[in-house]
Order: sequence, then structure tokens, then C-alpha cells
Amino acid sequence: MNKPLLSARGLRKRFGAVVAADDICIDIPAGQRLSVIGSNGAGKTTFVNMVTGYLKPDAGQILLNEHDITHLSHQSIAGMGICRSFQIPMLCLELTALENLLVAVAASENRQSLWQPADSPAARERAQALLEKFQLQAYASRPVMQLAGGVRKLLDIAMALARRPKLLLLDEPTSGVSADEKFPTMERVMGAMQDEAVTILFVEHDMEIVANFSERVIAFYSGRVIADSSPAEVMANQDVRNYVTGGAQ
Ligand SMILES: Nc1ncnc2c1ncn2[C@@H]1O[C@H](COP(=O)(O)OP(=O)(O)OP(=O)(O)O)[C@@H](O)[C@H]1O
Repeated sequence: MNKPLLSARGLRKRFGAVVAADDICIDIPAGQRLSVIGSNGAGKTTFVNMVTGYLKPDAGQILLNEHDITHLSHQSIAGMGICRSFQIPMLCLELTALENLLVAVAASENRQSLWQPADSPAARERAQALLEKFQLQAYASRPVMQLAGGVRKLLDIAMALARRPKLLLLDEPTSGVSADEKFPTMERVMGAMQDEAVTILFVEHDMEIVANFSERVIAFYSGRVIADSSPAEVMANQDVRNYVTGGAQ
């Protein structure tokens, strides 16, 4: 494999007696679309939090293009090209969808105050382009508090993409989205990424989404990686059947 974009080496994290990460070693090459699966409490969000700087590992190293980012703040890590969305979208509810995006564009321009939306023509153009990419134009001037959960999810992901990240981590992009809307939501997300040079890792519980939208699957159980391969191989793995999919696949 070429030098990985991201390399997690021996990551460990405990919360009291709970082992949330137990010697996690993962290399991610640029351009890959990969998913992370695992039952509740397996350590998926802990991994995302450590890679994005929201949580510091007790041990181990995280390298981005061979630079050690383990001890950097989440703001610095975002500035270096690793961005994320959240299980519960982090949006300003009083602001409109467009204003939220302008805040994200402002952050990507390293402006002094994040809370003052970027108002340059170029920033507006970027925000509008993101609304279009995610087919959210109809919501541009609606306050976020009036928007449905699925729309908020898409907006949160669009905001993460505003920074033109090298690596984008999506924490359960379809959670809270109705069963009928899961596929269309993922299609919109992946469609929006198509002409962006971005590597995507998403955490997902829905195995159909995993099988259809990722080329590599990493399965977590009890803070450990128990499988890391193609979707078909991971779904057929006995440990994955025992501890993740419950033998349903
Ligand atoms: N801040 C924290 N304080 C204490 N325990 C935590 C904390 N964050 C996570 N944990 C524990 O660490 C373990 C892994 O949690 P994590 O959120 O990473 O799991 P997950 O795989 O993302 O689960 P889910 O699918 O439910 O989101 C769980 O047992 C969880 O309760």
C-alpha cells in the first residue's frame, strides 16, 4: 500500500473499567470509502473522537500524512484536513441553513471570529454550491430549528465538507433518518462527495448501507478491531456474525 493518508497505531483508551479502544491499528489510504461497524458501545465513536482530536488516547499515535497529530486540538486537526459530522448534528438552531454553512465556510478561511458568518461573494458562492451539492437549496433561508432531522444531518455533513477536508468522518449519517430515507440520504451524501478529493469513513449500523456504500469495512467489538476487509468478507466473518450482526446476515 502507498503511504497511508491516516495511520492509527496502537490506540488505547479506557473510561474507568471500560476499555473503549484496545490497541487499534488502522491505515487508511487516500480516496478510500470505508465504514466502521460494531454493536452499541463497541468503540466506534471513541475511534472517531480520537482521530478528530475530541478525545486524547491513553496510548498510541495518530499520523496524518506521516505527521503526528495525536496531541493536537480538534481545531488544529480540522485545519490540517480531518473533519467530521456528529451523531447529533452540531448546528446553530436559530440561524438559517445558509447562515450555518457560511459559519462553516468562515471556519475554513481561518477568520478570527467563527460566529461572524463569512460574507464575501466567494464565501456565499461556496455555501450556495454546498447547498446544491446536497440538494438543500429549498431550505437555504429556513431556520434550522424548523428543519427535519434528516435535513439537519445533511446540513451537518455539508458543513464538514465546507472545509475541503482530506478525510471526512461521518458518525452515523443515517441514524434518526426513516428507513425509507436511508438509501436516498446516503446517495445524496456520496453524490455530493463525488468531485471532492476526500477520503470517507462512516460509522453505520445498517448493513445494507454498509454493503452498498463502502469498499472496506472495519468491525469493532469491545474496543478491538475484529475484522477489516471487503464488505462481503466482513459480513461472512464468524466473529462479526457472533458479535456484530447477530447472525442475521
Ligand atoms: N466520555 C465517556 N465516559 C465514560 N465512558 C465512555 C465515554 N465515552 C464512551 N464511553 C464508553 O466507552 C465504550 C465505547 O463507547 P463508544 O461511544 O465509542 O461506542 P460506539 O461503538 O460508538 O457505540 P454506539 O453505537 O452506541 O454509538 C462504551 O462502553 C461507552 O459507554
